[in-house]
Amino acid sequence: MSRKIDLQVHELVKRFDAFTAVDRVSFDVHQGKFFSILGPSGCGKTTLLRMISGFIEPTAGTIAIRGRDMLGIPPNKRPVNLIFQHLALFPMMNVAENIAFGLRRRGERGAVITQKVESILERVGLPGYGDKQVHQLSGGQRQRVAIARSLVLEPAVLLLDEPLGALDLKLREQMKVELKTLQAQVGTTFIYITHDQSEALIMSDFVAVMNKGRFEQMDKPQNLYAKPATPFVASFVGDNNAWDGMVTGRENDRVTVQTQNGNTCHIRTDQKFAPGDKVRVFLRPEAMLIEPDASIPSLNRFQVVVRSILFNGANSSILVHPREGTGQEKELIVALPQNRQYDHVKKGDVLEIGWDEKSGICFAGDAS
Ligand SMILES: Nc1ncnc2c1ncn2[C@@H]1O[C@H](COP(=O)(O)OP(=O)(O)OP(=O)(O)O)[C@@H](O)[C@H]1O
Repeated sequence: MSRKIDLQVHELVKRFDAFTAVDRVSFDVHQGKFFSILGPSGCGKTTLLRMISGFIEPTAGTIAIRGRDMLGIPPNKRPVNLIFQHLALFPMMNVAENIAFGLRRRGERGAVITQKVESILERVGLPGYGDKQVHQLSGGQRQRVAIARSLVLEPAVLLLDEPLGALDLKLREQMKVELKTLQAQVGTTFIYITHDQSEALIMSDFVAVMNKGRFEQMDKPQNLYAKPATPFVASFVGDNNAWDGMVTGRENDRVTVQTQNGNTCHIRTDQKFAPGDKVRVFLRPEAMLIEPDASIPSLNRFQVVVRSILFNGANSSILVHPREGTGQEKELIVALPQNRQYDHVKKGDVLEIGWDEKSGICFAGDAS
């Protein structure tokens, strides 16, 4: 795979009066990659995308596409295309005419257009669909036509602004997989913005997690999940349990933490904490083992009472609270594997939970 860079963003800033919507963001996207920007509503994703597409001017910083500085270049002269949540296909035109629209505006004609339209319909998996009317298509097929309409213009980079947001849940699930396959087939660089972590994790080669105008972490989906760099990433990407506590001891990479609800646990960490430091500990629901074998070493163990069972097929879990606590603690979420081993678990049961010292992630307490 080529190592050419399609998009280079350097120290990009956008201020609206005193408010900084995008705050010194830098990243490179290599050719043919699926790059997502994931963050909560209002974190600055759309503002960033609109700067790349040229609809708003940055306050500072640079954007280069295929090595060319985009400063002062209007949107229609940039080698990018933008797809929105509302696809805005022309209802009075058939599929081929919709796709040909941009080519015609660019001055291309006749046989070249027909050939390009047929070829792109083939590439998005809709061969022979040119004569169909928009209303004859399913939601997923419309999505493909909208993408074909952009791809036919051969942009260096395709920008997608929450394109699945308006679809119903079932179709959205299906389209996540389809979009990923489609991107791999056509090989165009995709920049995808979303607030839905599952979309970002499933589809992307790399994900940037954005919070308050900044990128907190840019990484492969697996790393964001397994090695979150900040408390925000740990709580935004996937489910996580969190405890506040204080370091009471340290031996090499093993710290002892006394949590606010009175439990003591041990965690392996690269960070140099010292006794007295305030920390926040994160632990994934699937890292908590229910009634673990007594012989497994280096587990933190504690007793919990089951408050409720959340059955959701393969994603089932239980909500528990510590047995020795005040009862006021935040509930913990524990994954409930559906291997029939835990069919007996019911509300009110007291269970032992164990978790490996290496599965907890520890951040300085005041960093959140
Ligand atoms: N033209 C503007 N003038 C003033 N403030 C703006 C303007 N455009 C955006 N903002 C502010 O900048 C921040 C980031 O907005 P942006 O639309 O980029 O967020 P977002 O992450 O895309 O959110 P969403 O997912 O809800 O679309 C918001 O607080 C928004 O109110």
